[in-house]
Amino acid sequence: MIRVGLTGGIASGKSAVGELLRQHGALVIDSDQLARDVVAPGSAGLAAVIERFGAGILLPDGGLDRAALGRLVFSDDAARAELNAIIHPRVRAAATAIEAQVSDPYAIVVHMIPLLVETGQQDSFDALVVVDVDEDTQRARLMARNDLTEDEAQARIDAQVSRTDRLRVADFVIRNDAGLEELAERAHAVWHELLKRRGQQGDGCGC
Ligand SMILES: CC(C)(COP(=O)(O)OP(=O)(O)OC[C@H]1O[C@@H](n2cnc3c(N)ncnc32)[C@H](O)[C@@H]1O)[C@@H](O)C(=O)NCCC(=O)NCCS
Ligand SMILES: Nc1ncnc2c1ncn2[C@@H]1O[C@H](COP(=O)(O)OP(=O)(O)OP(=O)(O)O)[C@@H](O)[C@H]1O
Repeated sequence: MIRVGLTGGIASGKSAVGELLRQHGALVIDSDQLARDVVAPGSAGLAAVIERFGAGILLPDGGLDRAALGRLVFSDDAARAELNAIIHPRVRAAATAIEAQVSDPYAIVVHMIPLLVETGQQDSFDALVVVDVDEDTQRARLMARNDLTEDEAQARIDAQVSRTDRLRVADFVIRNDAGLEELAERAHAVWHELLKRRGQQGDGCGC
């Protein structure tokens, strides 16, 4: 098994790359999804969020109002740090538990972690893949996807490390400045490199 870290700035295209690698055969563990799971209705994580941020952060159906919490924590560094302290340990524990179930010795396990560099995990993997995009494209995609103003999008970009800091620790960089077809070609090329690292090139590629 090899363990791969996949990161990139907000709206850089991590999920798109994660899906492409999954289609090639990777087992992808998505921290954003785990961060949703650990605050599911009835969870201890949600109880901790309510204790800190109040029941006003809930939707009428009892679920977390993610848009409201996002507005709050991306305009308040201290609040964001408190939310991180609630969510991150639970996400790590969940990711570890999933990985512990992997029995295939040839598995390529991709941990998709937005804040991989911010949380100092750059030395925890056999290979690090960074999805990189210029900031203007990133901001435009983020504004369109999340229906944010330019200032709101910029605040989310500024809540993360710089491109330079991420690129510094990358083993492989996937540029996502063109279309989705180019992205698929670039992800495919990196998949081949990961197969080489695993020492089983050709095995499991099927393409
Ligand atoms: C603030 C929340 C409720 C907003 O939810 P929303 O559904 O709008 O966004 P989503 O969770 O899909 O995250 C989208 C992207 O935002 C960025 N992001 C999320 N949380 C953070 C954070 N604490 N700091 C910096 N960037 C962040 C990441 O690039 C992530 O991929 C949510 O992001 C959250 O709970 N964040 C804290 C936990 C966390 O750090 N998650 C990231 C992976 S563990
Ligand atoms: N090459 C591309 N061309 C056009 N749009 C793209 C491209 N790659 C990604 N997108 C779009 O940009 C947005 C961000 O992509 P994606 O959700 O994969 O990023 P992400 O890094 O996973 O985001 P987050 O950090 O918020 O989880 C999405 O709306 C996606 O459809």
